[in-house]
Amino acid sequence: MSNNPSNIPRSPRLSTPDNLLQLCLRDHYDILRELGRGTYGKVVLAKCRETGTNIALKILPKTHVKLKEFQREFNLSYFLSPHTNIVDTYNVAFETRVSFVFVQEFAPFGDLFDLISPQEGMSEKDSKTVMKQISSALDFMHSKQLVHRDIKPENILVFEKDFSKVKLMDFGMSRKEGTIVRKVNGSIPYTPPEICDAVRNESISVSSSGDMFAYGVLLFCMLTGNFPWENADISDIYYNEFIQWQRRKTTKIPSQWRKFTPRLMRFFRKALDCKPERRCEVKDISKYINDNWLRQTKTSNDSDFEDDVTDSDHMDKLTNILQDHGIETKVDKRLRERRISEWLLAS
Ligand SMILES: Nc1ncnc2c1ncn2[C@@H]1O[C@H](COP(=O)(O)OP(=O)(O)OP(=O)(O)O)[C@@H](O)[C@H]1O
Repeated sequence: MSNNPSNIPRSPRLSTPDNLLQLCLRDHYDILRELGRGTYGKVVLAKCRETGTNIALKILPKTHVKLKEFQREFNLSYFLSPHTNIVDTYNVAFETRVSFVFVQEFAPFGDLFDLISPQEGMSEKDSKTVMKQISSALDFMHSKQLVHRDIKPENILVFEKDFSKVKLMDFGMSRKEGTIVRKVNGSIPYTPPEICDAVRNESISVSSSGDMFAYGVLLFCMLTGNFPWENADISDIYYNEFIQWQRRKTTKIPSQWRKFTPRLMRFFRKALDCKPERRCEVKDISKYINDNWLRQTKTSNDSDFEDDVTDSDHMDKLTNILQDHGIETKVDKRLRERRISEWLLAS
C-alpha cells in the first residue's frame, strides 16, 4: 500500500493491488450513477477522465472488507477475465480514504435477475442461450480447481439484449476446491442441501458440486420466474416433495415441475441430487441442449406427469385433471401466492 506524498497527480492505471495507490475517486472519474449494491459494497457507472471510457467501479468499504479479501477478489477476477463469459476486470485497483476500488467493464443491460419476469420466467430459447454460456464460464473455473460459490441471476451480467453475450461476475466468495471454510451466512434457494444442513461456524469443504446445484436452481428460476423452494432443507415442503421424486420414493412429479419435459427432468434429477458426489457436472448441460425443455401443450393424460410407474392415488389424479382444465386447486393457489410474495420479497 502506498500514498502519494509528493502530490504528483498519478493515474489510476499505475495502481495495482500489489502497489495500491491512494487516490481521490473524483479526481479521476466522473461518477454517473449507481449500478447496484451488494452485502458490503456498491458498484457505480463512471467515466474515466483519462481515457473517456465508461467503466464500472466496484467500491468496497474498508470498514467491512480487509485488504487481503479485496486483493483475493481482485486477483481472482483479473485471473479469470480472459474467458469470454467472465466479466473483464482491468489491471487497475486503488484505495481511497475509506474504500478499496477496482475497475471492470460496464454491462449495459444490467444483471439477469431484472430480466426474468416474475411468475413467467424467460423463453426456452433465451434460457438455453444463457445456460450454455454460464456452463462454459463455470467449466473454465472448475478446470482451474476454482469454485464460484455464489451462482444466482444477480451475478450474471447481460451485454446483449438477445442474451447472446452474458458473463459471470462476483468472485468475492470464490475459493479453491477443497478449501475449508466456515458456514457464516444463512441459506437462499440456491444453497445446496449439504450447506443448508450445516450449523453456523461448522467447517465445510468447498466443492464444485455446490455450483452444480445452484446452476440447476438457476435454470428452474429462469424457466418459471419462481424459486423451486425457499431452502433445500427437508423441512421445506417444496424441497421435500422434490426430493421424494428425485430419490424415486414416488413417481409423481411435484406440480411446479410439470411444465418440463421428461428429458429436462432427467437433467434436474442429476443436477439437484441431494448427495453432492452423485451430481453431474455443469458441462453435462450440453447433452440436453438440443432437446425440448418445456412441454408443448397441457395433457389430460395423468401418466404424463409420472416417471414410468403408475400411481394409483385417486386424489392426485383428480388434482391433475383439475389442473388440465385450468382449475386451480386450493393447494396450488396457496403455492402460487406464496411464490409471488417470495419473489416480491427477493426483488
Ligand atoms: N460491471 C457491471 N455492469 C453493470 N452492472 C453491474 C456491474 N457490476 C455489478 N453490477 C450491478 O451491481 C450489483 C452488485 O454487484 P456485486 O454483486 O459485484 O456486488 P457485491 O457487493 O459483491 O454483491 P454480493 O452481496 O452479491 O456479493 C449487481 O447485481 C449488478 O446489478
